[in-house]
Amino acid sequence: MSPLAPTEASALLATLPAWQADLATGKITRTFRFDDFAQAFGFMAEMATVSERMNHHPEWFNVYNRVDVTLTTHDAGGLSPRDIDWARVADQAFARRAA
Ligand SMILES: C[C@H](O)[C@H](O)[C@H]1CNC2=NC(N)=NC(=O)C2=N1
Repeated sequence: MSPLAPTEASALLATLPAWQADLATGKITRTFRFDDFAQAFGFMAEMATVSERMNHHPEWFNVYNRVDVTLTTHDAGGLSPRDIDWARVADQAFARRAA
């Protein structure tokens, strides 16, 4: 899988304003905050299933109500459409859980 070209990556990232991009390393990050650990872990369980379905897996760190997510495509050596897709699904899952 080849990484996104910088102009394409920038255009797609503009649609994910909650994510911080480091185009030099080809990674995007976002911190999700929940009411408590149960909510945070429920989100992780949902996104674990999504990850298996997409065959695309996050680097993430959880403490209590916080989930820090980093996305990159190891096989591409940078950002790929799979990172963008995963981030979008995560944003939707978070928005639904916060609603
Ligand atoms: C063998 C397997 O399909 C690959 O290693 C997949 C699994 N999940 C993955 N997840 C991420 N984030 N990057 C990858 O390159 C990747 N590759």
